[in-house]
Amino acid sequence: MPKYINELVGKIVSAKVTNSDNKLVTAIECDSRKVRENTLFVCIKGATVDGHDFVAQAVKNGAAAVLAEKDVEVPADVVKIIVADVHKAMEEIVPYFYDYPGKKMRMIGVTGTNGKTTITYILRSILRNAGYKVGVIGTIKILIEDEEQEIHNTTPDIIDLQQILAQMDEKGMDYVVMEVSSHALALNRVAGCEYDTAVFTNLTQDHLDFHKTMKNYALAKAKLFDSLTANASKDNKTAIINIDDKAGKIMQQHSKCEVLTYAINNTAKLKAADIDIHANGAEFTLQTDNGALALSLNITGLFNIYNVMGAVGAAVAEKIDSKIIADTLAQFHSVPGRFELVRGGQDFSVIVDYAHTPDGLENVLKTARQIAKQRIITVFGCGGDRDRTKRPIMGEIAARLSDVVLATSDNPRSEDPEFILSEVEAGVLPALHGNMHEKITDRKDAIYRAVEIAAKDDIIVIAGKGHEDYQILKDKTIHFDDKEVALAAIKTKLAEDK
Ligand SMILES: CC(=O)N[C@H]1[C@@H](OP(=O)(O)OP(=O)(O)OC[C@H]2O[C@@H](n3ccc(=O)[nH]c3=O)[C@H](O)[C@@H]2O)O[C@H](CO)[C@@H](O)[C@@H]1O[C@H](C)C(=O)N[C@@H](C)C(=O)N[C@H](CCC(=O)O)C(=O)O
Ligand SMILES: Nc1ncnc2c1ncn2[C@@H]1O[C@H](COP(=O)(O)OP(=O)(O)OP(=O)(O)O)[C@@H](O)[C@H]1O
Ligand SMILES: N[C@H](CCC[C@H](N)C(=O)O)C(=O)O
Ligand SMILES: [Mg+2]
Repeated sequence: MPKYINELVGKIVSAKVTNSDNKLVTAIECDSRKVRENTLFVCIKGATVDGHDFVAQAVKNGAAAVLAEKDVEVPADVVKIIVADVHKAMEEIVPYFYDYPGKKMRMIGVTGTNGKTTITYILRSILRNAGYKVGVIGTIKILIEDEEQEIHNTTPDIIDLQQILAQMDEKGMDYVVMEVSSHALALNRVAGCEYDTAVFTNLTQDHLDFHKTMKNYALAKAKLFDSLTANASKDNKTAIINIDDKAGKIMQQHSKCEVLTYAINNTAKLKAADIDIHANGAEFTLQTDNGALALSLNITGLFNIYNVMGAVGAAVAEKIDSKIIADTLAQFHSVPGRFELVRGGQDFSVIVDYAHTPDGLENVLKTARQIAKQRIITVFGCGGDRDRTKRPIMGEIAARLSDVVLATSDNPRSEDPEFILSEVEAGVLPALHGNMHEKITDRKDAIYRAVEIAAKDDIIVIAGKGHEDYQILKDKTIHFDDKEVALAAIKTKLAEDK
């Protein structure tokens, strides 16, 4: 993996080099805090700070060379490489530096607003049961077989991603199953990866703070499907597309390869029929060109039928035996923080879920309604420094589909939690139909309140944070885990009831 500076510079289409010295580079970093001896430091102008301002720190930490867009001051023994566009230069050198690991393993990319994490977890189970070694990259964590590593973005930046892929290749992974976020596609964090199979789940409102319009958001997702043919060095490319979603057509138009469509309502190559959804799971028949496959699931909700079809589609494209697929699904129980039951011996249900988009919340609450015997009590909020326009929409959905709405905080980040809640309530208040609503800014208090008012057979849905074990506040990040808090609240209630 170490490369000489001249080799790296040779990969950049146009670069001006000063203090030229053909040193050996052993790492590339764009965070000055991670720079060590013999590192090439890349200066990136970010949304909050400018990496060009951290050259001195990078040099102090041992940078051998600096790649920048602006002239920066470096000592005479540090090579300076000036380019017009550092992002483009990184695309040219970073995958090369790591010897293109994203072209060596079979790569499955999953994109769409909701369902990515769920699909990657289902696929991991199927592929492992088929005897393959599998790496996973996505929202919850990085998995290299059973080894876990922390992750900071759903799809890491180009340097972290290539470094993780190199590790996966070195550790003998046959497959990498990864979530490919729209941010990653728009910012080309995935440059140098060659996907063999790509899955499109759905496109509904989110991230308009970043993409501005739904059209831009769709076109970012479509880049994954464009990439299935561009410069392909491996064959057998397949696009797995949810054709019930209207953006499915766009993804299909961008796929110049074999397309395997899936649907419940439209004609598709994989079609779900005879669907039976219940509290503990679901059953359905998957109709394919090669016959029907009866599937029994331990995960519930119509949305999970779609997720299962997306995962099965990718497994079929990868020629996995249908018995292995069906057997795996019969054993697959849950994804952390996705419609996860909290069991503390109480006589009502508590579900922790990661719904943080209008469509996610609507799907989860409709599923809860399908299995509810009594009331639905919803605890939810909306993230700070994220798409503001989804706040009233989610408020309206919560008020329409719940009996009790407890609006609370979900990672307010740099924003005022009260202001976020006022935007949420703008949707909640007009949609109340005699049902109960409270605004409880502190999430712990909101969860305790939900548990306090819950009666036998009620369902509490705690939405938005799923697997997260933190709450991001203006000045600090604190430990916060919905499941932990709910369990403690249940324990308190049971003790008081004795
Ligand atoms: C909008 C966005 O994507 N921002 C990403 C971007 O941050 P930024 O532009 O604010 O960077 P910055 O903090 O200004 O720093 C600029 C540069 O200075 C460097 N720096 C900074 C400080 C220092 O001391 N030294 C130093 O060198 C930084 O390493 C960086 O290279 O670059 C960072 C480093 O790669 C990312 O972590 C950060 O993601 C932030 C955390 C984020 O919240 N991103 C979200 C919106 C995101 O990408 N989400 C998607 C989708 C999620 C989904 O729906 O599934 C995801 O893939 O996670
Ligand atoms: N196919 C689906 N359609 C609509 N909503 C879904 C679907 N699958 C899951 N959800 C809802 O979205 C939430 C997030 O699911 P999941 O983590 O699988 O999605 P994701 O695409 O990985 O999300 P993120 O963009 O945050 O990484 C779930 O907790 C559930 O509420
Ligand atoms: N990947 C999503 C996760 C949102 C999770 C929610 N808890 C929030 O913080 O808004 C995002 O970064 O927008
Ligand atoms: Mg995810």
